[in-house]
Amino acid sequence: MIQIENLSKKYGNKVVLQSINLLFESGKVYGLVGENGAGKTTLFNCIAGLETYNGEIKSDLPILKNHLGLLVTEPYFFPKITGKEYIQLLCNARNINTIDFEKNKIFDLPLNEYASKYSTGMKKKLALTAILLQENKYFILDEPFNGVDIQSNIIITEIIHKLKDLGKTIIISSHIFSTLNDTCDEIMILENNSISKRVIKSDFYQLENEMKKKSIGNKIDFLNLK
Ligand SMILES: Nc1ncnc2c1ncn2[C@@H]1O[C@H](COP(=O)(O)OP(=O)(O)OP(=O)(O)O)[C@@H](O)[C@H]1O
Repeated sequence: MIQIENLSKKYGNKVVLQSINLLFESGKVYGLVGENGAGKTTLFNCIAGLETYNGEIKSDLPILKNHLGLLVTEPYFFPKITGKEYIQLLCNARNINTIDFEKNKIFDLPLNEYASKYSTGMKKKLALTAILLQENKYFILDEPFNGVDIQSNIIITEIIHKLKDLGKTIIISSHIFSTLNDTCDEIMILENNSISKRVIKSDFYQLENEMKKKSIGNKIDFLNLK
C-alpha cells in the first residue's frame, strides 16, 4: 500500500496540492482525473520522490522509489543511447538479468537505434518496457494511452489487468474516460488543489454523465453549427 497523509505542494507562492489524503491498496488500479494543470503530474512526482513536499507518503516498503516504476508523459532519453542500452541500464540498476528480454519483448521496437530518435509513441513503449522488466511493485503511469497506436493501447490495457491480478498497485492518469473505465477500480478527481471525489467502478457511468454535462453545458449551442 501507499498512504498519503496531508500532502501539500507549492511552487513559489502557487499552491498546487493542498491536504491530499489517499490510500492506494495492493491489487487495485486507480485513475487520477483532472483538468490540464490540476496537479496530477506533480502528485506523481511527489510519490516517486522526484519533488519535495509537506506531509507524508508511507508505504509497506522501506524505500518506495526502489520498487516504483514511473512512466512519465513524455519520456526523455539521453542522446546516443540505444533502446537496448536504456533497458539494460534500468534493469542493471535493479539487478535484473536482461539476457533474454529481446525474445520476450512486448512491443516491436528498433532496439539497436538511438532512443532519442524514436517517435513519441515508441519512446513511451520503450519506457514502459523498461519499468515492466524492472519487476516493480508499484506503477504510476502518467497518460500511458496517449500517443501510442491502437494495437499498443490494447496491449497496455491487458498489461494493466495482468499487473492487477499479480497484486501490484497501479495509478494511472488519463484524459480519455473510456481508458479509465476499461482499467480502473476507482477514479479520483483532482480539482481546486485537492481530491474532490473518489468514485468506485459501479458509479463510473454516472460520473461520466456528470462530467459530460459539466464540460459541455450549452457550449455547443453557442457555436450555432449549421
Ligand atoms: N517545476 C515547476 N515549477 C513551477 N510550476 C510548476 C512546475 N511544475 C508544474 N508546475 C505548475 O503546477 C501546476 C500543476 O502542473 P501539473 O503538471 O502537475 O498538472 P497536470 O494535472 O499534470 O496537467 P496536464 O493534464 O496538463 O498534464 C501547473 O500550474 C504548472 O504550471
